[in-house]
Amino acid sequence: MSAQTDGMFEVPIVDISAWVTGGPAAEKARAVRELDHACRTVGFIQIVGHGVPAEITDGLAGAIDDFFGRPLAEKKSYVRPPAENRGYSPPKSESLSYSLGVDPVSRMNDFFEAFNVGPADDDTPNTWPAGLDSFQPGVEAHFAEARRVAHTLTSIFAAALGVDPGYFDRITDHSIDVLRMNNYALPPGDIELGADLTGMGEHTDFGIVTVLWADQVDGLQVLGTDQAWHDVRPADGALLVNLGDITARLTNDVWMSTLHRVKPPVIDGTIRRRRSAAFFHDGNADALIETLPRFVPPGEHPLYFPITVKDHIIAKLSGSRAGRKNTSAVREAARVRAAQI
Ligand SMILES: O=C(O)CCC(=O)C(=O)O
Ligand SMILES: [Fe+2]
Repeated sequence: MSAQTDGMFEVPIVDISAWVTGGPAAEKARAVRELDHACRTVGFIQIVGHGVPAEITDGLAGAIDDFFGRPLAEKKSYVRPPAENRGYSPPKSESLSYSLGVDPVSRMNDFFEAFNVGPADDDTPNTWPAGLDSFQPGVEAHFAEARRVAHTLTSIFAAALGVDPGYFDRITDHSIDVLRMNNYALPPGDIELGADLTGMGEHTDFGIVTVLWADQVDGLQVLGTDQAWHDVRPADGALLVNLGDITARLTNDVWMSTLHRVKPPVIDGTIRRRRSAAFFHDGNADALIETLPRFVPPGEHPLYFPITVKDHIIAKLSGSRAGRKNTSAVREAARVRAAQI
């Protein structure tokens, strides 16, 4: 199937409809092969045939517009303590490159604003903005669909990785799942994008898999194996999917937790507004993540020590939010330094 190209860089398109609708075995096997190849070579995939109805995507986009269109002072009333990972994050409150232990030029330089939502039945309750009647239903409907897609993807992962079909069910039956809606916008005239001001700093995602809805506007950049950054825009109706660090750990880096960042285009001194919604499927907090033996070459040690999902995420988040470097993310940091600007 065709795919978006930027030079030689491609984010493959994989049709998972056979897995969504219970289609023929041969079609399922084709999806497994294509996904496996994309995970080994790019770490980003465009998923079609996911079955998310267009009305639900429209509802999500409308909810994002409604909330982020409110005045900053009002939005700030929905800020929650960072450890809860819920509610509003104002611009420049996070610096994701710190989660990798890389010094950004200024300490807090990511201008994205975000709103985080978790599962309805979670111990940490959600915050819902007052007076926006369609916000909660619109966001919850997309949350449920993104979770369904993530679950379908882990079924395909199990087939591709040669683990038993229940493997991911066991490490995700009370998974930490968060939907982060991102808005990239700055008032006109305020803008000089550079090393010290960026949409979202370079990072890898923390968990098993991320299901990303994004506007068809440039800005998301993915680091290729050529060590160059490539713009990625989703094809019509496609969801972007990328692997997180937990999956890299499971596969001894055979499947890639790929570095990415957001640098929205500046046109005539104005940021082209861009929206996205990342559904992070991180796994059970208490799941012990150990590299699958079949990915460790004979006579070698795994690249990663076993770690629980919780300890792994704490290490990454304490770097991102507190303005402190995370020295345990040595391998990812080396990849950032090796990359061309
Ligand atoms: O805005 C995007 O497209 C990417 C967002 C992202 O990488 C994230 O929220 O982790
Ligand atoms: Fe990300």
